[in-house]
Amino acid sequence: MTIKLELKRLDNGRDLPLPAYQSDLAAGLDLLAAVDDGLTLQPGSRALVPTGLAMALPAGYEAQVRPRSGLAAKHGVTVLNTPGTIDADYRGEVKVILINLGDTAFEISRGDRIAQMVIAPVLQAEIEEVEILSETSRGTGGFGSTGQR
Ligand SMILES: O=c1ccn([C@H]2C[C@H](O)[C@@H](COP(=O)(O)OP(=O)(O)OP(=O)(O)O)O2)c(=O)[nH]1
Repeated sequence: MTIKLELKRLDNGRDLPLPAYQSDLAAGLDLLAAVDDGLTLQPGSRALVPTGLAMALPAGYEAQVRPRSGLAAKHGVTVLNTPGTIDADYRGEVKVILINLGDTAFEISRGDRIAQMVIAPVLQAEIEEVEILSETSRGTGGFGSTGQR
């Protein structure tokens, strides 16, 4: 299934390619780093990395900013707030909060693929406040109450 996604390259991303699916059935669009001179992510540090992109999702959809597993497996670099949520009414620059959980510094150059973005449908809840919730056999037990394994 496809939907229309309006993408706008901002001034800081004018020369970068638009995100593209890397294979026919890929779920994620790679996001590129729109850093000027590169960025060094020291072990344990984080950075808000610009992508040079803004977008308009159709109503009823969100975009999720997710880590690339290669960066996580090889360098310990991941998305701190994964999955980051891009709301359908957000028109600002998409940014990626990267954190280096590895033990060596990680260099990010302009145009590097730093994360991926997955489009997903959204259900909004209609809130109804009640005094008594409908009962279930599980009840209020949680937080490991069904056993350790
Ligand atoms: O990884 C992310 C997460 C969010 N955003 C943008 C799009 C999103 O629509 C907006 C707000 O995100 P969120 O609701 O997660 O942030 P908040 O901390 O609750 O701030 P706000 O008060 O702006 O909602 O920031 C990004 O660019 N990257």
